[in-house]
Amino acid sequence: MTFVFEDIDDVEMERRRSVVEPLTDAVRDLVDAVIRTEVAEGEIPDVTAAVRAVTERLRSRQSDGPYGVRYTRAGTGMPWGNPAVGVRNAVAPPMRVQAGDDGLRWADVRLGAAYEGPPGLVHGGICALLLDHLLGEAAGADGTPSFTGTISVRYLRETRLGPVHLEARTDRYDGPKKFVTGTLSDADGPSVVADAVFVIPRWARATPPQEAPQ
Ligand SMILES: CCCCCCCC(=O)SCCNC(=O)CCNC(=O)[C@H](O)C(C)(C)COP(=O)(O)OP(=O)(O)OC[C@H]1O[C@@H](n2cnc3c(N)ncnc32)[C@H](O)[C@@H]1OP(=O)(O)O
Repeated sequence: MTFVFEDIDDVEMERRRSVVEPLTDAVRDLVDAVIRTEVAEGEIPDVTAAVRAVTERLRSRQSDGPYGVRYTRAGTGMPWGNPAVGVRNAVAPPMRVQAGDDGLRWADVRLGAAYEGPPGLVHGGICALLLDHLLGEAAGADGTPSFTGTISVRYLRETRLGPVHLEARTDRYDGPKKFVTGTLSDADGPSVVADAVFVIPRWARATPPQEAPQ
């Protein structure tokens, strides 16, 4: 597992983000358009060729493997390939994680056609993905890295496509284990709840925190 440090400051990171984000948004829009298009079937081969040409152009220079989790000199993370929050990943809704008081992490996300499971409803795996990620962010609010050890997701009822709100926080610690809970709500209130044990890996376990994050 490699965490890459890039020799850039946060101003340069923001500049790079502002260049790539419109591309990702355009691809996200393309995904939605492919799902919902009703153009004549005869047009599809031409469109397919155009998309392939764009892909070839991007592939003319690319890295060997995944993007990784990169950091600026100041330690700001750039998980830009991440499927929940990655600013280079059109698969990500994307979720923009916000910090509240006492280690609270929250996000407002709009889930459209690309995230449908049952008709008009959010796919359960997408709810689990977003909750796993947000609970991970809440677990990381104390500054120590940790991985999802076990997560339990309870679907209280269906979640409607459209705007959803997520919240998570760490409730307690037990040695290297962080017990984290969270909710996902649609316009009608909470629809999914999750609780998880995040575990600080051995290599980061010198002084595990014993108090709730501030
Ligand atoms: C900011 C970014 C947010 C990102 C959010 C996304 C989160 C993710 O997707 S993380 C990726 C998915 N998760 C993984 O890949 C984790 C894979 N598993 C591992 O790496 C390891 O098994 C790991 C780190 C969880 C635990 O391994 P290890 O450090 O050897 O555990 P170990 O020392 O044996 O156990 C420590 C304690 O944790 C407990 N524990 C170990 N594994 C688990 C588990 N899977 N679930 C619950 N508890 C566990 C043990 O029982 C033990 O408890 P106690 O101290 O009471 O005896």
